[in-house]
Amino acid sequence: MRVHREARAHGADIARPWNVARAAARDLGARAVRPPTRRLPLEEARGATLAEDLVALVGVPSYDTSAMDGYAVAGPGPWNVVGRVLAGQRDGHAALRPGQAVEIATGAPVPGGTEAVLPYEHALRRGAEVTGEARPGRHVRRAGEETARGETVLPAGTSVTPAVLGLAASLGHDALAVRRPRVAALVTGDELVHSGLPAPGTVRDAIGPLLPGMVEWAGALLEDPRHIGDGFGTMVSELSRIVTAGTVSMIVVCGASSVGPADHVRGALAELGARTVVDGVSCRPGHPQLLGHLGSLREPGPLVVGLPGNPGAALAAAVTLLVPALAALSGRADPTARSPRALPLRGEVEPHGHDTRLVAVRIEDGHAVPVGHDRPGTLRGAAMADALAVIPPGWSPPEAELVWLPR
Ligand SMILES: Nc1nc2c(c(=O)[nH]1)N[C@H]1C(S)=C(S)[C@@H](COP(=O)(O)OP(=O)(O)OC[C@H]3O[C@@H](n4cnc5c(N)ncnc54)[C@H](O)[C@@H]3O)O[C@H]1N2
Ligand code: MOO
Repeated sequence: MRVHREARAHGADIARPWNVARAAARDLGARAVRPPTRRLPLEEARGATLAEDLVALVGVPSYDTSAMDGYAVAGPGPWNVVGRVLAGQRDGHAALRPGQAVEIATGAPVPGGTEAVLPYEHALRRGAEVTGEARPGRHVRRAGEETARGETVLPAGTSVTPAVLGLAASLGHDALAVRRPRVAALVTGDELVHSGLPAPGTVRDAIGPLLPGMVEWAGALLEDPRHIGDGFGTMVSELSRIVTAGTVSMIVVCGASSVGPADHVRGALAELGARTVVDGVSCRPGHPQLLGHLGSLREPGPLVVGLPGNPGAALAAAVTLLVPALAALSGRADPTARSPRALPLRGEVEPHGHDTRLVAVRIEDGHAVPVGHDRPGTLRGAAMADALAVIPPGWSPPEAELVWLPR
């Protein structure tokens, strides 16, 4: 680590190209010690990632049922109405013989022998007799017709969304086998305040509020961030405490990533024996970000991500290293890399001589349109943006790769 500092002091650039750094983050996340698979009740599983394929424990529907309110009929009409079946009725009606019908509710089990359901709107009822045009098979949903029992409906790696939870319930599940890494964060800076108007010389912490959503987007859970001052000793002891507790798969350190007298991340990680995988990324904003890990080369973990203190730079670093590494740890696809992967850029953007520019853009009519306000010290551009457009050195317009942001 000291070597790195000296290398920097003498102007040597050890920063990785942006795309190489992002690939390294994914690779490390995939190789790192996985968080354990846990079986969580449905109500606690939202936001996690399926650790196993989701299999139908029952078919959908699970019994032959009516898709309409009306009459279940057997054979050709007219039909003699011999009863009524409502939804939730567990003791099914006796099988129908040709010429018989029962009044039936949507979702109720159809009696054996039912050939069709005649909706009320198409039925003419006179006393116990009903007539109408019933086409064979109409409005009867057969057991397993949508999903067969035992069918795999979702692969491991799927994000547990509200729809997944509803589906899991309808397939008979009470709990799901999921993975959800836990993440600890240290937000550093003597100048930071966490509420109200910042007095001169103080700054409102903008990264603490940004972090939980970024972490959850990658399928993980952030423990309450710790706010610490700029001391080296405090950083070492806080990092040791987190490592010793052994509950997290990743530690995020915000600020203290540069080369000033209070920028202790590298020194503190060296003190703990951490290995550095990425030390600086050739991108703007987000240059001083870093990625490393504790544990061995064979079994890396927990991972450590250093985010620059400038909030816009912290967000750029989060989509470069933090989210790709964490999504890989969760076992899900990297949400920053969803489709479309690239779009034509509309507007003037000049590539930088040797760094990749990350430009806040909004997607309009299939084009990436810069929104401005995306300098390192602000989140104003990112707050308006759908994605960051990746503009490497030597880029030629119009097609630009996109790094998506959570919306
Ligand atoms: N001599 C050099 N100085 C700097 C370099 C460099 O290469 N050589 N890099 C610059 C770049 S680029 C960035 S980015 C910053 C990174 O700084 P640190 O990660 O060390 O963070 P701090 O120095 O603590 O803070 C920088 C800046 O951001 C504000 N800040 C910090 N934390 C927060 C927070 N949680 N919420 C809002 N704002 C925060 C802090 O007040 C400073 O204004 O270093 C450059 N310097
Ligand atoms: O790149 Mo710094 O990360 O400009 O703010």
